[in-house]
Amino acid sequence: MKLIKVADYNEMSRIAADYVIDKLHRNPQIKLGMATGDTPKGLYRELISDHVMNGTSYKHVQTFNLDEYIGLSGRDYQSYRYYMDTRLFDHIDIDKKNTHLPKGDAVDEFAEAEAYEKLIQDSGKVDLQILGLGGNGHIGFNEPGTPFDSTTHVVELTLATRTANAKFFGSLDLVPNRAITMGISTIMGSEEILLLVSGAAKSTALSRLVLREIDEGFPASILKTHQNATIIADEAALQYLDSVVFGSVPAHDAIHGGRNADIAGFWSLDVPVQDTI
Ligand SMILES: O=P(O)(O)OC[C@H]1O[C@](O)(CO)[C@@H](O)[C@@H]1O
Repeated sequence: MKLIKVADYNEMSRIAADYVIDKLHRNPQIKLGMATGDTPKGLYRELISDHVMNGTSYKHVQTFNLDEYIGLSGRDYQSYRYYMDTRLFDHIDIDKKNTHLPKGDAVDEFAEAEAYEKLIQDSGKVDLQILGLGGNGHIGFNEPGTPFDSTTHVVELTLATRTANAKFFGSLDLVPNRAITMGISTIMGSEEILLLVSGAAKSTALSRLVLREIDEGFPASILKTHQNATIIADEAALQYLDSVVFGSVPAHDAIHGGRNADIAGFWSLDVPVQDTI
């Protein structure tokens, strides 16, 4: 796993956008896994700006979002479909038919979860999965305790996650209790993973991810076993880890080492891939 340290949210968003655009130029038919929440908003702004300024095309791109709230239709402005349309898809030349999210208003949510997993598997691997990190270690809506071998499923959201997401709804009471989410095994099936982490509120979670053991009580810990996972984290998110991880390696290795030497000026560090859990 590669850990790239950047100054702040804006820099994280720019570097993440460069990363995605580079992959897209290499593979115009790329299958992107998309996340929602606050974290990727800046990334999506940067992608739109690049599309407008440089004409990067999404005509042949397919997207698969991680999750959707149960009970919300795509027209509901709190739905993740609405979020993706208004924050990205409506502003680039992507074919909406190629943008996929679970249907939150499906009559049978369990059948919908199964159908969504099949859609992902039938399309082949997601090439690059973008992730945010929940304060309790959730990825997608996979809450602590979710089996690592889970596929797309219906989940009861924890109070911690509903409380964290109340900021989007105005009140905790309005936050749905359930969602459909890609499972952990679905996420881990992606060719490559890009985890974005910003802000002091995520620093405990990020240090637990990097330093502590892999366990289902902290879903994001599984990312340490992925062969091609990168974290881009800002200084605030790295405040606990900084001294422990970056402080413990020679500056030269930390700044210019590893596979990431081409992103000059940003600290990067290879965290060994772990293969035992
Ligand atoms: O980016 P935020 O708003 O901090 O949320 C972190 C994660 O939690 C979620 O909102 C819920 O899954 C994700 O969409 C996001 O990646």
